[in-house]
Amino acid sequence: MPVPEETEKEVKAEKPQKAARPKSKAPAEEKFKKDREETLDFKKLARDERTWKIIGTVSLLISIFLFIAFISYFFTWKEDQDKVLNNDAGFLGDNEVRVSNLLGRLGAYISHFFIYRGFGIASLLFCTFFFVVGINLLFERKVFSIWRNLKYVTFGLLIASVTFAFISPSAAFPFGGRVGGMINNWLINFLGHFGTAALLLVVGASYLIWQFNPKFKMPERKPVIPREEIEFPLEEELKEEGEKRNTAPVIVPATPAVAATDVPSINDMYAEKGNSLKGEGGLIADNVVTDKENGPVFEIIERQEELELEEASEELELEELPEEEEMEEVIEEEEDVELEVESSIEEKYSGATLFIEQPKEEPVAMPEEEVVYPTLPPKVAFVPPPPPSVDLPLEIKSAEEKPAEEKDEREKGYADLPPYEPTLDLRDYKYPVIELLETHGSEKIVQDPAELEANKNQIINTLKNYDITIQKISATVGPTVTLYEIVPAAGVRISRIKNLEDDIALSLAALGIRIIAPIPGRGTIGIEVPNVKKTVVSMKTLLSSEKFANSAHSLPIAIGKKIDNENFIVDLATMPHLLMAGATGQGKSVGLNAILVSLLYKKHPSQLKFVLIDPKKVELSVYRHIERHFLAKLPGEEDAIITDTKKVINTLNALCIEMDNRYDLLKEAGARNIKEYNEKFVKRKLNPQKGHQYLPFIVLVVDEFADLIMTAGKEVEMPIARLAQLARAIGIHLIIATQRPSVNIITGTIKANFPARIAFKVSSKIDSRTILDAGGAEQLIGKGDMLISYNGEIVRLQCAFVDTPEVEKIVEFISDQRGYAQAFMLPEYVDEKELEKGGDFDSSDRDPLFEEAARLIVQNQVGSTSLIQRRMKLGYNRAGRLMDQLEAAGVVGPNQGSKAREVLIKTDADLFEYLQTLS
Ligand SMILES: Nc1ncnc2c1ncn2[C@@H]1O[C@H](COP(=O)(O)OP(=O)(O)OP(=O)(O)O)[C@@H](O)[C@H]1O
Repeated sequence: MPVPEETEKEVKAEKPQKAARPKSKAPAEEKFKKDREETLDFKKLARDERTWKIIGTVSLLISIFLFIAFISYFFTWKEDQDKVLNNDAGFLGDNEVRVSNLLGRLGAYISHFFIYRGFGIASLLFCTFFFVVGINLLFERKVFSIWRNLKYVTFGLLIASVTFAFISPSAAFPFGGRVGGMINNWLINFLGHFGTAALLLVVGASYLIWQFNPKFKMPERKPVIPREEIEFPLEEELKEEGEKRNTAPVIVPATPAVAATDVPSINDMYAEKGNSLKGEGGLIADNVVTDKENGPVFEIIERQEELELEEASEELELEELPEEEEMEEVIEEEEDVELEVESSIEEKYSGATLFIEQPKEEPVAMPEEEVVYPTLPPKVAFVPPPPPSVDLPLEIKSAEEKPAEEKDEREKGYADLPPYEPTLDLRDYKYPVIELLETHGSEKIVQDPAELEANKNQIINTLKNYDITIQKISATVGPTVTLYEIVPAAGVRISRIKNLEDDIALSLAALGIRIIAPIPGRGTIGIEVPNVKKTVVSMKTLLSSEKFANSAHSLPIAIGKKIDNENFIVDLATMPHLLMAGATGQGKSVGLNAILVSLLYKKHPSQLKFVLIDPKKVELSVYRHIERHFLAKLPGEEDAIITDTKKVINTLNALCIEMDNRYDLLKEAGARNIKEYNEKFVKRKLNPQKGHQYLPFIVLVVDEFADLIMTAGKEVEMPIARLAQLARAIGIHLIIATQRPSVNIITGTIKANFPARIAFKVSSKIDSRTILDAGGAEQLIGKGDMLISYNGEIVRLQCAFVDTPEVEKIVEFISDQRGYAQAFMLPEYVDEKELEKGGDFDSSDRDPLFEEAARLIVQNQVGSTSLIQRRMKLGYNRAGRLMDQLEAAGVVGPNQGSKAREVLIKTDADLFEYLQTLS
């Protein structure tokens, strides 16, 4: 039988090995020995995560075992107690003994030991301890604080056992256990019954106060304190407790440059600082270590969140001023572009009747009510609807003259009404509650001293390789990355480090290293190194922070946490638009949700509307349920979330019309921005009968901008650019996200109008430059790690995480409440190009308002569809049709894109003549 080829080869291959065996005896033994050593390496075993997982599992099981045994003891102690007491230690080994405890003899013995001989009912606390240890080890992170739990358990065991023993002195069941009983007896002997009760009460109350810090207030009216003032006690408290840890860097005596090897080890530093690095409750000391032997100083900084308040108010002050200046500019620009049309004439004549009289040679004396243009036959006269009287000549009222008008209104009693309250439309509306959000993992920043030490050494050694010596190194541990700040030794040029950026990153050999040389305003060089254990920043933490709760921003958005763990909460209204880019799967959608959710938590449906554009169709669809509360859409559209490109173009143009209309309203009201306008409206200074209304903010969100540009190009870019340039003052803000941050998508026009930009991880440095005008976004590590360019500086943030089920819960919470009858309606828009396709019009087809529209256009000498729409209070469709007919009739010239059409007839008289010929 032939041997199969493979078997043959194996046989051949084995032979030389066998032959060589005696020769290689020694090495084989060595190898064997080494293997054995490895198996006995306890250190390695202790470092192996599997070991800890096993210990975690055992600990969890112990906790469950104890719990069942204890609970069972409560019911079976009577039967089992004698058996345990009689046999004591031998009880466990005595197989004859039958017990009732669910966990058998062991259960009975252990629960007897803990409850009877130990701490009574309080022994249940032991279960929590093992549970906490087990969970932490199993999940490999600090889900619960073991140290804090240990404190609770110790304190609880003592207090609870004594209290139970005190209140049940003669009970047969050992409520307080033997330990509780002993302490209780001693206390009663020492303090008497009353003293013991008082002591227990004081201890219990102190614990509650310490834990929950309840506010005891006299029922008096609290004076209104400005926010800044509220902040002081916080800082004061911090000072008092000596816990103010995040302020100015510690001044280190000038030290000569030292070799990197002289740098003291981080462990030495712990020793010096009495192990203060292992702080509990999130307060980890900033371990400033003075230079023992003139060595560089390593400092670990974790900043307090509470101090955000102070910065928030500074932020406010800084932001408000530029905003107003910008607003002025915008209004001026808009006034240049916009029609310089009087505001009052048209209103007076809306509804006027057109009379055409026979020609007369001489100018005639006019009756008071009539305005007559007598120059040429025939005359065109407008008779205003009664009762208002019209003075000749007609005057254009400016915004300054408004008070007189307002006074009239006041006389009519309108202004005497109480201030308008926009939220009354939906007075029962409840803002989403914080419980709808979840905490994702432990919010505690995990600091691994060994990791810090290793990174520090690696940085120092790497720099040393390039002959760069340093004076001081400090670390700030953030949720995703740790920032190592380096002060180079005197004489080291920063440009040198900057040039070595890539080499240093390579030498540190970790993904996501970013070098900031120098950190603006700090005079240090920053190296951001990703943490091994990253912390998820939950949206819940941000939204429940005081900074967010007290924020006075118009549109507060909580984006994430900075490296120093400060919550990054900004005002979208001052941004005023936001561009987001990042490769797929890096956290854009989560980021968009975080922004939308922040706004939903802070705004009433009457104050805010979203226009949601989602070409991907699935990302924003969850919000469709809040259509009647928070969404805006085009009239006649079924779906409020826009997915179709054609509809996107119409919506964007409708927003442009809304913008124009709003500017008109602002102009008439003499307000410079939406805030001023709404304030006036609320104070009843603007009459709704004249078209005034409370203006909600509109936030336009585009989830995949690249897709739109690819399919519609300029048609999308133009309205977006126009909105971005002009819409900030009238409360329309844009958030645009894109996966492909290339220059043909994020064009110069777009970029120029989006000063605030967010970059999630991108695939190349070029993309990063396209978004931020700087590199760095390609070095990010994904999962919400982001850079935001805001107010001229680039900040690294960990984006807040909000999961889709959380968003669904919030949306459901809102949609379950009473909403408006329909979504907020945007003005109607019809593509003028499509109307043009209509061609000539038959005179019989002419719109009944054709002549009125012609007169309006000729009087104003502006060929604009939106003018017809506004003045004649028509929908955009009809206004567009009218404009088309006017063009066909030769009253106006062809469409000139964003510019108004040329008006071919210059005077009313010419128009009249012309109309005569037409008919
Ligand atoms: N801030 C965050 N914190 C933690 N994990 C995050 C965060 N943001 C995103 N992730 C993780 O990254 C995944 C992808 O995020 P997301 O869906 O937002 O990406 P994307 O950029 O919108 O992708 P695409 O462009 O393909 O829609 C999420 O499912 C989540 O697991």
